[in-house]
Amino acid sequence: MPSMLEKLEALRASITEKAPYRAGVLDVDPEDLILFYGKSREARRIDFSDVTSEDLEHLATTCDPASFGMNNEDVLDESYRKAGKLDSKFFASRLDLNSTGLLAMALDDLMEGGDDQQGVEAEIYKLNVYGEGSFFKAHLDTPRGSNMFGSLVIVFKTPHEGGSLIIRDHGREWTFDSAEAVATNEGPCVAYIAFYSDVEHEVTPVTKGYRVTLTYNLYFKRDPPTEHLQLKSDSENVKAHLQALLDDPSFLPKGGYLGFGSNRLYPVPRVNIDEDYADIVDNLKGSDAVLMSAFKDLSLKIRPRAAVRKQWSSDNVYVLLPKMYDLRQTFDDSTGPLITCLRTEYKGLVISNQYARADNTSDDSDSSDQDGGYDDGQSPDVDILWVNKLEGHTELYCPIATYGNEANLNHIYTYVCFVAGIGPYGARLQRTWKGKNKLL
Ligand SMILES: O=C(O)CCC(=O)C(=O)O
Ligand SMILES: [Fe+2]
Repeated sequence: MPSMLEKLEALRASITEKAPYRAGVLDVDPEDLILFYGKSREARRIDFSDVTSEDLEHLATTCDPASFGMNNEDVLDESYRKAGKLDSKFFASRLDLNSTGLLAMALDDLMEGGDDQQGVEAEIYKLNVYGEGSFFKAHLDTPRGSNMFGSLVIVFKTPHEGGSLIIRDHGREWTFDSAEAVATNEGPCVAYIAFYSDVEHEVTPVTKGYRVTLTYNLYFKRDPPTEHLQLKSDSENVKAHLQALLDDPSFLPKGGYLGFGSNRLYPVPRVNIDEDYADIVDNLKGSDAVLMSAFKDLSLKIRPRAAVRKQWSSDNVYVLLPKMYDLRQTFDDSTGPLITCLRTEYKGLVISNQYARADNTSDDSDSSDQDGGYDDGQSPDVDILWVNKLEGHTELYCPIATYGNEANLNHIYTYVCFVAGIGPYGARLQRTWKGKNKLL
């Protein structure tokens, strides 16, 4: 019989993210590979199924240098991004993501089972040309709305080498060599790669030829929002592990809160951040969506919350807020009794950072996490049993400074956490269980 902590560990293991991208090659008709472009009254036609180097050179010279976003500024810096771009008003592609099946292929798996592409809209964003020596260093893609979840890149079959896409997520790394993928495929084709926009990615230098891409922004378009796209099997797996814990009398015998840090970042409005998290619930990605649906299926209450801590402070005191506020004006490094203020003005609750592990009961690798530095000598208002570690979560100033593919417009990325209420043993599924803190 596994112990309670082993069951907790199993639950933790069942909600880790799979690869946060999907890539491949798809055969298409030559007609799909026709593209018109031009910045003046004269447009030109390029056929990627029969492309010459003169065609590619003309396209490359029509492009403007591509900028990128550093926080809220668009920057031209060829030591960070060297590529040519055409804005979407300067080109028209014949490639149809739906009739070719490209969108369905790209979303499969990435969307946790989303062969359901009906709820997804792909918006054409840019055409990019990477000539020899072009690259794009590590960045996230700038969110253009709270329902933007992903990015899709199409790579045409042109003679080139290099220009692989490297993806990094939670300490893991993947490389997709799109040049090789199109070169080794016989006949007309494109390479595609779709990924969550909040995942770090980079384009390695093109060493030969021209790499021509179309990029799309992917949005959830569900009105009214329906079930999250997710793999049923994943959700069943998480549910089974959760059920095993609920059935264990030693797991939160008197009821309590279970907490999870989100695996993905979510866009929140840059100004007027003090909105609630309804948008996030509608736009969950990957394992976060799986987690939420497993709890819902078991009739357990689970809500997204902000867990903030002082950015400048070495202690690890987290305060749970019902929603994300823009606290940048309110506090600075010298602000005094921050926690008191968050408690009284923002309905903040100091939370315990208890993190249980099967191997050593509670995480003591950094014991300051446990009891370090509560200012005002205040102890936690509420105990939360964190299933995964609450780290790198929302700093008080909340915006995550990023290199994006465009300046941050109206949205910034933030992590969130999910807090679930678990009823006492014997009455786990009381939907109304709130605990003494009325946290949910
Ligand atoms: O071309 C690629 O593979 C990725 C490009 C990219 O990351 C971007 O344009 O933001
Ligand atoms: Fe990007």
